[in-house]
Amino acid sequence: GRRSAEVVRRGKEEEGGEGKKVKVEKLDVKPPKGTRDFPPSLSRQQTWLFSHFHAVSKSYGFSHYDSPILESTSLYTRKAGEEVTEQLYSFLDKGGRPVSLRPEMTPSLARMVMGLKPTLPIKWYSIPQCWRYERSTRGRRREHYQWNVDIWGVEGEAAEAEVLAGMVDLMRSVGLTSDDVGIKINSRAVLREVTEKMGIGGDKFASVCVLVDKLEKVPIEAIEGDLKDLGIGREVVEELLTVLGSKTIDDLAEHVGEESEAVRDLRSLLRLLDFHGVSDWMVFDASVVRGLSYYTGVVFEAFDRTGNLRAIAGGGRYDGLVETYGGERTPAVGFGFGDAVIVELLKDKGLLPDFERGTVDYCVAGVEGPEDGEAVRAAGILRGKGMSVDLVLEKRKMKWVFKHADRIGARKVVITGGEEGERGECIVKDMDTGEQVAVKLGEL
Ligand SMILES: Nc1ccc(Br)nc1
Repeated sequence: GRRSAEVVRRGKEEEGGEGKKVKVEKLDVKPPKGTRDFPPSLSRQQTWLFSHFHAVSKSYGFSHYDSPILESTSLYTRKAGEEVTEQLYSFLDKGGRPVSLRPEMTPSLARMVMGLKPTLPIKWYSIPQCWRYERSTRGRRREHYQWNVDIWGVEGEAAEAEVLAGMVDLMRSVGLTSDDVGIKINSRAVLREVTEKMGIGGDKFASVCVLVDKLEKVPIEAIEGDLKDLGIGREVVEELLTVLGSKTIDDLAEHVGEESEAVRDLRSLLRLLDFHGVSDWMVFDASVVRGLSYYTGVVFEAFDRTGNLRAIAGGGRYDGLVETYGGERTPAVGFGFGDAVIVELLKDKGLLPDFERGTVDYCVAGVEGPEDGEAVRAAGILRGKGMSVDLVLEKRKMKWVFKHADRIGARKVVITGGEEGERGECIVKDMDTGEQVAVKLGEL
């Protein structure tokens, strides 16, 4: 665990210390491992990014929802070997109930929709903080905020096209182009058709997808045992990889036939995406499967074309999820878009605005300090006009006031009291131009 320095200070008389040494644990000021603080500069950056998530969601007519960060662990007990269920941040509550910090939002969405039974279709979005208990050895983050966008109740690829167009609009809104980012598109129907032809049972399909997704990241030896447990030998893997290596949809059709569901889905989707004007962003990639077990159809992931970063966002169709919770089959499509990789990419591209300093419309100070009621009155007048005002709350030298105004990004400074105050006026200084004018308080 973390060692925090021990500080020794002399106990005071009243502590019966008589000079005895009293040990006080010095607080470890870092946030818990793998988590982040959001001091004002980072909070402004997060607010800026989320404002784009909210704006795109609004422009697509999506409704915001939220749910507790804490869920019953039973929501995540899928047995498909996914990272997201193997790294649960879980514990027993004081009632002995197994609970977890949500690792993803979709199960909570399923729980809510199954409970509320809203009229479908629904288009909902949220920006939840999600957690994983990552083994500290890899030093990866244990929390992130993830914009979730989902459409439930729509069978056709128009739903996939809609959420993909929204993802592209988000990228455009923060200054990225299709030269910076691509979105790999595929359908799990490819894997389903090929494994069915090979006689691999449908009940193993979800686990096969998770393993094939891992195959993209680790050498086959690392998961050969798991594949064998599913009855998948090396020769079957080789055949799978041949199909997943298809470079175009036409190549894919060579392997699985023009009438394949995957080929039909993908052709229809790419046609719709062309109408959305986002074809330049799309890259067919038959090897994309994504790591969540519950995807059943089209899957996709946004990537930076330099290849330096991990996936920016990912999602797909998951018509079978509600059934795994004992409900009816329900068409559903959605994606998750994390708050970390996108920021790294924007930094690399020089597109991340500077949030080091905040902004405020006015800094107001009275020569005599807050006792100078005029300063308080001036602040009230300005706030009444919808201005943001930082009121200096102690008696300070004017030199300090102007330094403070610069530090907090004030556009203008109002000084009350002094000679001008005698005449019922105050000084207003424009911090940008340096221009100073005397103004009657009532005319602020
Ligand atoms: N699922 C998940 C949760 C938290 C982080 Br950081 N990454 C992925």
